[in-house]
Amino acid sequence: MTEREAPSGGFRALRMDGVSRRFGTTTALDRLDLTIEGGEFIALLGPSGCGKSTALNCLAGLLPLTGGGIWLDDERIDGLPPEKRGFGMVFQNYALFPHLTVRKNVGFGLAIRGVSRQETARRVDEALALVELTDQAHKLPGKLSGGQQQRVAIARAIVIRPRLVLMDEPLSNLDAKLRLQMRTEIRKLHQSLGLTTVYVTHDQEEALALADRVVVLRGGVVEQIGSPEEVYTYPRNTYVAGFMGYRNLLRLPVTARDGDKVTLADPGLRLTGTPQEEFTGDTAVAAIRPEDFTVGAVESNSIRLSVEVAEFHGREMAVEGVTESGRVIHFRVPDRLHPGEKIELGVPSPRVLIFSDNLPEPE
Ligand SMILES: Nc1ncnc2c1ncn2[C@@H]1O[C@H](COP(=O)(O)OP(=O)(O)OP(=O)(O)O)[C@@H](O)[C@H]1O
Repeated sequence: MTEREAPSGGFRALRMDGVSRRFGTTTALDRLDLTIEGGEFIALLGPSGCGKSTALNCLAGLLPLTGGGIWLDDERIDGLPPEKRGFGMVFQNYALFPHLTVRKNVGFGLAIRGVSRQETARRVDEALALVELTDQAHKLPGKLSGGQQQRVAIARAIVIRPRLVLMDEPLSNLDAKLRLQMRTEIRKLHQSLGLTTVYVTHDQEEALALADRVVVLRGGVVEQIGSPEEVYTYPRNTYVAGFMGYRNLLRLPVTARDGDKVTLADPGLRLTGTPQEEFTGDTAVAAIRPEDFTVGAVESNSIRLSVEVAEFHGREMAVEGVTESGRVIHFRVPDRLHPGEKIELGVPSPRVLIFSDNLPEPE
C-alpha cells in the first residue's frame, strides 16, 4: 500500500477524554468525550459561540486544556506543541503568505521540517495536482479567486501528510455556488486520501453532506453524536431538531395518549405524532419539517390555515401560513399559492416528532 492510500494517517483512534476549556468564568467547552476512528470525517456543528472552534483549537494545540486529556492511540498528546502533533490546519481566512507564490506557500511546511528540495518539489507537485492548481503554481495568492486560495490552503495542509486535518469553517468566505463546488472537492479529496478530518461548521447541510459522524454542540456541551442519517431523522431533542431543519416547533396541548402515539390539538389543528422521549405534562412540542406536509389531511392529522407569504423556489413554493389560533406554520407545496388563500395540510404521523416541552420561553 502506498502512503497515499494509508486510510488512517497512521493511527487507530484519537480520543478526547473530558476535554474542557474555560476562559475566566466562561466554560467554552465542557467535558467533551469523543473518539475519532482513523480515516473518519467528523463535523463539529453548532451556532456561533457553542465551542466548536475551541474544540478544534484544543485538538490543534493552539489552546491549552483546562481539563481532560487527548490521546492518539496510547500516546497522550495534549501537552505537545502544535508542530509536534503532525496535524494540518485549514482556516476560514485561508491564512496564506501573501508575498509567497502558491508553490512556496504549499512547500512552506516541508521546508521548515527540513524535507529535501527534491522531495519537497515532488510532494508540492503532487498536492497541487490533487487540488487542480498546477497551472497557478507561480502566482501570488492575491491573484487567485477565493476558492483557489482555499484550495492552496488545503494543499498546504495535506502536503505534510498530516495524521489529522483540522478545518475551521473553510468555506464560509466563499459565495454560495463556490461553496457547493468546494464542498464536493473536499469530500472527493477525503474519499481519495482517507485523511482523518475534523471539520467545524455552523451549516447543517455542510455537516450532513461531508461527515461520517456529526457532533452537535450547544453551550460547550454535546447534544448529540451520530451519523448524518441519525441526527437528521432522529434528533434527540428540540435543539437538534431545530438545527436539522425541523422549522416548525409547535408547543401544543396534549389531548390524547394512545400507546406509542400522542395527539396534540388546538383550534384548526390536530396532530398525532411519535414521542421521541418519555414525558409527562399537559403540553408537548411537535417538530415537523416544512417539506413533510402534504395538501389535504393525512388520516386525522389536519392543519387548516390561511396563507400569509408564498415564495417561488423553482420546483416548489415555500409558504408561511397562520392557523385560526395564530400559530405560524412553514410548509412547502408544489403549486403556487396566494396570500389570503385557505388551505388544509396533513402530515404522516411518523413525521411528527413529539418532544417534552423544554423549549425556551419566547422573549
Ligand atoms: N479567547 C477567548 N477569551 C474569552 N472567551 C472566549 C475566547 N475564545 C472563545 N471564548 C468564548 O467561548 C465560547 C465558545 O467560543 P468558540 O469560539 O469556541 O465558539 P464557536 O462555536 O466556534 O463560535 P464561532 O463560530 O462564532 O467561532 C464563547 O462564549 C466565546 O465567547
